[in-house]
Amino acid sequence: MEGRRVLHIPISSNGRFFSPAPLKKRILVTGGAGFVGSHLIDRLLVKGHSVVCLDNYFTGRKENLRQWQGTASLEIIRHDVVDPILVEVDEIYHLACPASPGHYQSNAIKTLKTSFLGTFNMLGLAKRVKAKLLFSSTSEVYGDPDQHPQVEEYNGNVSCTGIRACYDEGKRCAEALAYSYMRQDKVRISVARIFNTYGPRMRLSDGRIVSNFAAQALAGRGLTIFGSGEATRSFQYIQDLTSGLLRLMESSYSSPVNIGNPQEISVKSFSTLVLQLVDEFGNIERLDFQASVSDDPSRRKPDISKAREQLGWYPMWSLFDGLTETIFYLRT
Ligand SMILES: O=c1ccn([C@@H]2O[C@H](COP(=O)(O)OP(=O)(O)O[C@H]3OC[C@@H](O)[C@H](O)[C@H]3O)[C@@H](O)[C@H]2O)c(=O)[nH]1
Repeated sequence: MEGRRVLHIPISSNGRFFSPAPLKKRILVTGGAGFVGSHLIDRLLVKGHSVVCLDNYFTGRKENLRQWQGTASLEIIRHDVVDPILVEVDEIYHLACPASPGHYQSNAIKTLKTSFLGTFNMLGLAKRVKAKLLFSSTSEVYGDPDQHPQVEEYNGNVSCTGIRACYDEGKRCAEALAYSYMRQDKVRISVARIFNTYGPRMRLSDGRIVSNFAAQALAGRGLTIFGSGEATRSFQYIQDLTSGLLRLMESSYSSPVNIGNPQEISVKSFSTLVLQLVDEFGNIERLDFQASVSDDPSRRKPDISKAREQLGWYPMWSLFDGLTETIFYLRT
């Protein structure tokens, strides 16, 4: 026997060969130059995968991926997902869509097209190349929730005529598409319902509360509070989100999963925290109360039991630590 190489090929019960799981996958990330997409690509490339990034640069930025310039395993394509594209991949993280209310409302029809046509094209691609697709849905599918905290079974309190409908109804329709492709065409899917997320690479002009308050405090201006400041949100740090997305893609669990940090805080308390971190000398004329924005959900907090049970995932970053990192990034 010496000198002879024995090849062990595992055979399944139905007589077919198992090929060993490929360590290196080819992965498509739509919206890959954006805030969430670029952090996810960092982690996929570090794991040794090969990544194709699609972005139309509406809110994404080339600088977010500058650290990978010249890396052979990253291919960046300027492309809008409302148009079909064919790429051979094993997995698709479909993230493309503006997420800040200001951005998605600025061209509501385009936002709806992105949700519907973009997801339709990506599901068609997943079907054709037999890739698994993870769809980035949102806590906004729960609308202005009358059930608190929000569990995945809750069907939401959403207005199909309000100014947020382009986003929340668009995402709901995209979820419906995903589950139709799963039932009808056996496409493997995951759906992440992502709650408010913040971190480095958010743009100062993003328009959401974290970057707005940080930018205002850093510039010594009062923090703009829309309405009474009693509305609540639950903020998760970007690294926690990307960990959740990676785990969800690995799992075979196909029902929607909330990915968020259940630590709930009011807008007013959040402003106090930002001021503590930025304004050591108490120089800022503190708060600048403004009219409330239409359709603004009054509270939001994820129930993350599913993520814990199905993925073994839970957030690791405290709001204090995550905000410290984010403010350091925005300051520099
Ligand atoms: O300057 C500001 C910005 C925001 N706010 C308030 O802060 C709260 C959070 O607002 P943001 O704009 O940051 O985010 P929203 O929760 O409204 O929407 C977000 O929800 C979840 C994600 O899927 C989306 O990225 C985004 O739509 C709201 O009550 C809003 O009125 C202020 O009081 N002042």
